Amino acid sequence: MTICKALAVAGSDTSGGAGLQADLKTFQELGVYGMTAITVIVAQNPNNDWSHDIYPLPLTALEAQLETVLGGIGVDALKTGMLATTEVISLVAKKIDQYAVKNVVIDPVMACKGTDEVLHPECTVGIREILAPRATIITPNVFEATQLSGIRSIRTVEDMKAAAAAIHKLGPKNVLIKGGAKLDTDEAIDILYDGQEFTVLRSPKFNTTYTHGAGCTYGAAITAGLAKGLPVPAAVKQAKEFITAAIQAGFPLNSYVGPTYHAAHRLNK
Ligand SMILES: Nc1ncnc2c1ncn2[C@@H]1O[C@H](COP(=O)(O)OP(=O)(O)O)[C@@H](O)[C@H]1O
Ligand SMILES: Cc1ncc(COP(=O)(O)O)c(C=O)c1O
Repeated sequence: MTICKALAVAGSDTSGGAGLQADLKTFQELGVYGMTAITVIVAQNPNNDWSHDIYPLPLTALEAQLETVLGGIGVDALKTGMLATTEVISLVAKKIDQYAVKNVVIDPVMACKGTDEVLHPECTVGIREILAPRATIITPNVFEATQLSGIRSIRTVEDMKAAAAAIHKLGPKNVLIKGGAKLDTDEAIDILYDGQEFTVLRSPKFNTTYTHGAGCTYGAAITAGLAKGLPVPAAVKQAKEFITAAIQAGFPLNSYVGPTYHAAHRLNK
């Protein structure tokens, strides 16, 4: 039996629902061997309304981790999450090129859920110019899509299509815009664009705030599908089913945060 392997270049979400924890749980659920290169550690402060404190790792520590996995082992797919500086973005791009990584999923994490404030503004430029052109698929949510496309307001499916077309010009092979709860629609709609065709993905929209880590989990499920050799549309379709089940079974950890439930897809079988 061949075990497919995936690498998450991501931040550590101490509370376990997002970041590399979401990535690893999702890889495992989908039968893919997961590895990590940690960029930052995020700790949430229970004495300060769950504010997010970010502790970056030294660049040399990230490079050593990337060498371990890409130089020493090899991967079938790679996913990026929270990348705190332009130097980190440049390093990841260099390693993708050096090791000719095949399936590259860029989740352009710019903010933690609930805030529409870019955590590291210079990263937006780095993602646009350095990572987007290397992506097999880039997966912005509505806020990230406004930042990458320059389109100020995205409220409808037509707006999402316009943003997807603008982002595709940056060079990724595929763009997936996650409409999620932000769109003026009854369903949770995402748009996949390959430069020629728009595919609309729909699911019921759940009335829940327990969506911490939803974007990471969705991107990781896409990564797992690509690692196993699925074509992009099939990997996205499978991932949409996975994240829909995970959001439906989301649960509270405390009064501040509720993650999606990564094992939920098993409940429906
Ligand atoms: N309330 C919801 N009900 C159902 N699906 C949702 C809901 N919110 C988000 N989604 C879906 O979850 C996936 C991740 O989207 P989103 O939460 O916007 O990402 P991010 O965590 O990057 O902001 C997308 O497929 C989106 O459509
Ligand atoms: C390390 C890390 N990566 C990514 C995210 C983004 O999470 P989401 O998938 O909810 O957008 C977070 C949010 O807290 C995080 O802590």
